[in-house]
Amino acid sequence: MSDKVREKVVYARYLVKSYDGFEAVKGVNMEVYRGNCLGLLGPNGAGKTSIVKMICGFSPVTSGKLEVFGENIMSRGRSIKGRIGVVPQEDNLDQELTVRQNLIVYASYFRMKKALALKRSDEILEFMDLTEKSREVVDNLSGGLKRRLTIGRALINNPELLILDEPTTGLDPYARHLVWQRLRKLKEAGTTILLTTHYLEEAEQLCDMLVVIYRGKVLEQGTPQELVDRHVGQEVLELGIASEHYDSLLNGCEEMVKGSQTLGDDVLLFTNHGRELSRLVSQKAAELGLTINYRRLRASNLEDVFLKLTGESLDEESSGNLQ
Ligand SMILES: Nc1ncnc2c1ncn2[C@@H]1O[C@H](COP(=O)(O)OP(=O)(O)OP(=O)(O)O)[C@@H](O)[C@H]1O
Repeated sequence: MSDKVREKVVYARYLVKSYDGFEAVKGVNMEVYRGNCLGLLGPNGAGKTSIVKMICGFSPVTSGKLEVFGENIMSRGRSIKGRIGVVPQEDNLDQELTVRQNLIVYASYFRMKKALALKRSDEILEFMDLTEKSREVVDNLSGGLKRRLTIGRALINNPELLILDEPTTGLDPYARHLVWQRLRKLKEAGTTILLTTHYLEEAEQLCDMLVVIYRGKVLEQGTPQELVDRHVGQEVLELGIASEHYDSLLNGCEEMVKGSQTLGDDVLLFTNHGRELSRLVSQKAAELGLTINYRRLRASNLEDVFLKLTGESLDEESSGNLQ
């Protein structure tokens, strides 16, 4: 790969963030390469926002090294800020202004000339599919439209690096897909993207690279496929069977099982040999006179990776220790 493709837009080493002695980020090493979309994946409270705020220059680094475009964010923050676009977790649009006015006012923070600000605003309105809403007051917009405007606003300075903190949290599936489409287009056009998310589908749909953050630390990093291959294999055999029978049921099949995880009354068996494992398990159950209450063979996904790594689900509703 050429040096240009591997250029590190963000480079963090032993990055720490403390709030009054509480370490929210505990020595994170990560890099974002130019043209890539990197996802910081982790549950609420993992430390994602704290990392992102340091990268944006909004929050001082407690210790460690943090470079953006090869420059120290603490000493060169001003020039770096002009090259990034930021979409915060909470929409902070001016509710009383119209959609178009929000863009124009934001352009003035970058000291953009009026004519250029108007031109950029129109381009963004079109790109984000907001032209018809340009005269609408923001307060009257749906959550999905507000989110699109917040993303559009972050594009006003044509940023090389776009940073989005949970870009689709709270959006319905339609609005979420529209945002994903636009982010894909930006990536195709060469924008480097760093986003935080706890949605696995979002991570799978958009990210070339993932950094799994858990309790302030990097648990794992790699492409979505690498993480799946490394930790869970291609398939998951879900079995509903009393936990005291696991050992006898799996006796002799150990080499086919990459790992297992209990989930409520079920056990998930991670494997690259799903059909064969399922057949052997049935055979064994019949021999031992055991009843399997539930059985499903399915493709593995990032949720399984997260579950295997932490014993917890990323899904908010079911989060908590499942062991
Ligand atoms: N300003 C602050 N002062 C004190 N503690 C904070 C502050 N900001 C964050 N924290 C704490 O740091 C930890 C990490 O929070 P952070 O917001 O970075 O996590 P997150 O992964 O982005 O989660 P979320 O998705 O909920 O924003 C949490 O325990 C949080 O309560």
